[in-house]
Amino acid sequence: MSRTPFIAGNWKMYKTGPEAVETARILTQLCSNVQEIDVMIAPTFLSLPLVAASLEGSKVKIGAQNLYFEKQGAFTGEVSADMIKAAGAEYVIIGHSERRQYFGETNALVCKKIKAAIEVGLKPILCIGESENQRNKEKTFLTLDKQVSDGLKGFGLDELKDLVVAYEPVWAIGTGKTATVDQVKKVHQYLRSLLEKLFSKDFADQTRIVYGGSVKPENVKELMGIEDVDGALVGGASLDANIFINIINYDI
Ligand SMILES: O=C(CO)COP(=O)(O)O
Repeated sequence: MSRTPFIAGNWKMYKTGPEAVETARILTQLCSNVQEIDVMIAPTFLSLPLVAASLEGSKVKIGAQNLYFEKQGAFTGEVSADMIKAAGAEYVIIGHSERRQYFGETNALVCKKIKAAIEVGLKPILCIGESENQRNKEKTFLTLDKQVSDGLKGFGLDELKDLVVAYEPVWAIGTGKTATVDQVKKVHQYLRSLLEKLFSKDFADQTRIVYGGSVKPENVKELMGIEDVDGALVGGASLDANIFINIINYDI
């Protein structure tokens, strides 16, 4: 089963609108010869429509970093799936560990957000990952199992056809500490078999499972060489288009 590699940049709370547009412009030029890889960037909500307009006709895809699950209403400061879709996004990152850690997002909330995304045709990127403490206590698989089972509870296979799962060990995010090949291999294998157990073999075979956590041009080739790693979700190293392109071109 061949899965198109997915290399995504999560720009987190970096870049003003003009800065985001400029980086997207450079990235688009650098990506003109990129083939058979899905490249995506996720700027802030404010930059989303500006960057989406600047990416028109380009191979680079765009996503949001979050959404709120209600359709509309008196929810000060929140942004709905419809609004994100209308701004031009194709993907949406859901349940990033920073959202779980700083904004109290639970697996149940993540599940509602995935539902809201699917309802408007946004492709969800479900982020999961264990903390250092959970790993040390040998609760990695238990944690991931719960994040996946609860986050994807109640969905039919057809609803999840565009799902991307992003494994991001919390202790590897922004720390420069990448998980070892062996650690990544074991988790991705586990996740693929979990998707099979929860849904079906075909679904598990076709769903992209990407790795995130201190991915850099220097380590991406090794990570992408691991069976069951279908791409990367990149934070810091995606902010500069000239560095990010060396991750996208990992195979060259
Ligand atoms: O959180 C991440 C992507 O969503 C990873 O961030 P870093 O690549 O900066 O470690």
